[in-house]
Amino acid sequence: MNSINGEALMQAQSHLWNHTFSFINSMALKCAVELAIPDAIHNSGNAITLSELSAALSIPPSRASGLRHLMRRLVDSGFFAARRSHHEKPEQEEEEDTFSLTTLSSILVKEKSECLSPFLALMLDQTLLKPWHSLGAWFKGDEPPTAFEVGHGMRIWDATGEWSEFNVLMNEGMESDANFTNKVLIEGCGELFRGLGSLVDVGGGTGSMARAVAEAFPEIKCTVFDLPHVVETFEASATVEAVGGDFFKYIPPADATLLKVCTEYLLHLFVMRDEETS
Ligand SMILES: C[S@@+](CC[C@H](N)C(=O)[O-])C[C@H]1O[C@@H](n2cnc3c(N)ncnc32)[C@H](O)[C@@H]1O
Repeated sequence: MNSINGEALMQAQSHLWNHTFSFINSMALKCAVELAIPDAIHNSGNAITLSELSAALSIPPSRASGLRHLMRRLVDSGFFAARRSHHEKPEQEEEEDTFSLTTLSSILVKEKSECLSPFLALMLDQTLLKPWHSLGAWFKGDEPPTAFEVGHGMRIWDATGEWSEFNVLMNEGMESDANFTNKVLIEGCGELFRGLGSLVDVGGGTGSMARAVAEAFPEIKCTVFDLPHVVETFEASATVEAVGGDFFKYIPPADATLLKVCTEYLLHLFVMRDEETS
């Protein structure tokens, strides 16, 4: 023990603390989205003081200092910008921080088409965090095949079928992610779609990607293929139709197949059964 350098030990502890408490960054961001702080700043004309923000969010005075800490943390991590401003009203402190959006928080404003708040809300929801707490247990046994099942006792896509709130959270989260990447895919890789007569988006969720492809390339007949409980609320149009089913059993034929997934799902939590992937 004596041979261990004290400074190295302190650095090791600080590194450990950084990793131990890094969840606070995620949770602070989740809280900001839950409270709709990006929207409040946006609605203020992109400049809001702490007291104005407290009022806009109906935060009780007893929690005002908590809001200040939250905002400071989110300023430190680049989600908001802050500048000191003077107050003219005599009853208020002379100086107060005025907060504005940065590029990072501008993609969390709900009225914007490229808003990623629903994706963040999904990924940091307790239902998807619980499997991470089950990862150790998952490594210890051969069954069940995914950490989601260890945590919840059922498979993720059965859970979306059983739990309607989780289904909505999942569909809205994935749709916001798809809306965000649609533009890049179609504008940046448009040549992939040229010449196609038909396309099937496998596991296409609520059809955001298929609708964007059909809009950009009206000559392509697009099909969204997903589980029946996902497509049952789907609004079909002249160029996009929805088919419900299980992609392990059948995929509707088309000139091209699109499969967009979140790879982290597959790697860490929702590893498919060997017999399903073979
Ligand atoms: C990670 S989400 C991706 C959604 C969409 N492609 C996107 O990127 O926004 C995976 C989708 O696959 C669907 N899915 C999962 N298992 C399926 C199966 N066996 N057959 C058909 N669809 C399935 C889910 O309902 C979900 O909509």
